[in-house]
Amino acid sequence: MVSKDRLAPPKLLQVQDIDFAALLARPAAAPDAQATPPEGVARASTALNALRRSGAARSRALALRSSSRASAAELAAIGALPREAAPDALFAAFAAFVLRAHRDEIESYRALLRTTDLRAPHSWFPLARALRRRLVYHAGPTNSGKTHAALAAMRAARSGLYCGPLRLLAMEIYDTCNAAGTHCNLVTGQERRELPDAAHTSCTVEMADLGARVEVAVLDEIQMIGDDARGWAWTRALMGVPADEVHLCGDGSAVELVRALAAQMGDEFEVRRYERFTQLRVEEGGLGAEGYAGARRGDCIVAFSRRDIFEIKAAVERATEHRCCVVYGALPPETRRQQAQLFNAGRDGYDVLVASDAVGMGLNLNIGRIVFHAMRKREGGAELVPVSTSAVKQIAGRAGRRSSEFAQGRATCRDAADVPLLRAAVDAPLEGLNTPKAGLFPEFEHLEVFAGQNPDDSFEQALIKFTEHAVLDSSYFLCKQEGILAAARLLAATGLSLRDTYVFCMAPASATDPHLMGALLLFAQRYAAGAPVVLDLALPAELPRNPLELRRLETAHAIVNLWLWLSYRFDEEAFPGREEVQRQAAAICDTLHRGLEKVTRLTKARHARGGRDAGRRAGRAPVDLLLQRPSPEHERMLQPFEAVARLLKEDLLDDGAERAKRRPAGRALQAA
Ligand SMILES: Nc1ncnc2c1ncn2[C@@H]1O[C@H](COP(=O)(O)OP(=O)(O)OP(=O)(O)O)[C@@H](O)[C@H]1O
Repeated sequence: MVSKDRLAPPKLLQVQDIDFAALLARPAAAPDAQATPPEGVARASTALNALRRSGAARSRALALRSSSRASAAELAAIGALPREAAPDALFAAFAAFVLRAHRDEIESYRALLRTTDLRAPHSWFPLARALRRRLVYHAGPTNSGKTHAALAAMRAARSGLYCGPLRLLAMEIYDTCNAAGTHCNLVTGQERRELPDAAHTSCTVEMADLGARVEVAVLDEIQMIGDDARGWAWTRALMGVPADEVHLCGDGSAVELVRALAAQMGDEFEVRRYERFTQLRVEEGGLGAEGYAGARRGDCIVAFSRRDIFEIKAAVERATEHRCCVVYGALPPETRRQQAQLFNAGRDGYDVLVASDAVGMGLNLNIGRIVFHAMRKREGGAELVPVSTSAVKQIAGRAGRRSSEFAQGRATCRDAADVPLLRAAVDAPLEGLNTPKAGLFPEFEHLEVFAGQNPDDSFEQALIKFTEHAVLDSSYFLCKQEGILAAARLLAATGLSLRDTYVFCMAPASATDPHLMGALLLFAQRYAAGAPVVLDLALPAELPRNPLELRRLETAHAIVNLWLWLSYRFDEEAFPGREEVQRQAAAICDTLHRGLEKVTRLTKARHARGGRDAGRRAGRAPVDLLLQRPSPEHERMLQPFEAVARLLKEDLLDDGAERAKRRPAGRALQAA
């Protein structure tokens, strides 16, 4: 990014690469490094270097017109000034010199600045700017009725658009609208369901169609505009949706930010505040000595790793009569919904839920009590950090939902020692939360123009340089791009065009999953070679019996998902057979759902054989995941991607080892 550093202190200056005397005599001559300049000119030259290094010279010089001139006498006078006064006085002369000697570079730098100028993102959306829009911000805690109110406005309108943060939520709204008689389409990255007469659409926020005028749009979880990685999608939808009314739902942390953006956009702005329907009670003692043997109907136990989730599920199922449904991020949304429905119905004893923080959003659940397994989680595989106040509020707030059978919501922790942390988060006023900035990410067109000025750069280099030069207003930040850069590095040798590379890099493939990255690379290579990209997965006939087999199915689903996402962005010849792949996706979800039930049955059966001993040790009993291996049939499923995945994994491990080696030195440096 262009910095506005202060002038460097004069004592740091050492380069005198401009001979000012020669410059005055022969303006276009090359500098003579050997000449010894007179004292006044040397001072002027030093000041010039200070300007050059400060970056201020660059931007201020560019702002001056090429007609600005200084005479030799003026410059000599400037050179004689005391050191502190020289920089300001030198600008006009310096500008004249720079503009004369570096005209071409300045022109291309000007063009580059224009390309990377992201200071007025609202001007990228002329259709929305042509409307006089009204923004209504529904601000309140979880379970306060804000989404209900916004959706009522959308359904009452002749046309509408719902933009949600998850596929799961988009599907939920699609179903509710159609069930209530409002015909509604569904558009997500991986699927399109279109009804011929529908004037309403439910979509994931990245997919919002900014070219289609609607009466009312709803933008859910608006505080995610400040999300490190995805915030740009909320900014884009907020600024670009061509609707008469835009309803924003979320906690109140982004009210002031949106108010400021509304003023920039010339939109009307209104805030409606909401209170929680039912009070949330914190249970002080935690689960006590009984541990998970004390789990009860309507409990949702929240843990922050997949391993913990399966251990807790097994512990509860061994120690009690209950059966556990699970909800976590790696499960496909369809499976999460199936699990949620099973839990809500409480059928066959499935009345306890074990979930990750994915439970905080998007599901209407019949939860009486939230139990936090821990109040700290690992961020990016690193150290344990406390779960954020807003996440605790959002998760705990799921208990006692208005439409559920539990009028009073409760929250507690497994360990009593963690309860003060929970209480502090629950009691923290929402007003204390602040979303200060909105995310931005360059559109392809920005990068295309930029890359055109640097034709020898790879996509990765272009993106890095763009980021360095991007100029943003203080209300915005540039979203993280580690995943995109990792994909760009991976695909560098495929020979794809810039546009195709951009599309492949934006595809939903986690950089930390070697199978998924392997699949991305294989798809890209096949596409670049002009061969049809067919999906080659042999799904096993048998149901998964343990968490490792479930994991392989989750990975298979993520690969299918990736393929479907790409298939909507390239033509059918390149990605043939979408219907069959969609059938495979549905089959995997179904197998996962039934597999989870099978895992439960096996746990219960093993426990019945082993006797009822688990009550006392339920809180600690581990599931030995390492002893469980995937069957050969489940092993075979990912075979087409296995070799690439292994290579990538070695690469990732090497990187990890390198990072680990560097870490102590990094710490020492920080301490110093
Ligand atoms: N006026 C109402 N009449 C009937 N049910 C309502 C009403 N308002 C809200 N509800 C129900 O209460 C529950 C919570 O409402 P809603 O989802 O709108 O809350 P929210 O504040 O948006 O919470 P979250 O952010 O967790 O979704 C939902 O099941 C919703 O259907």
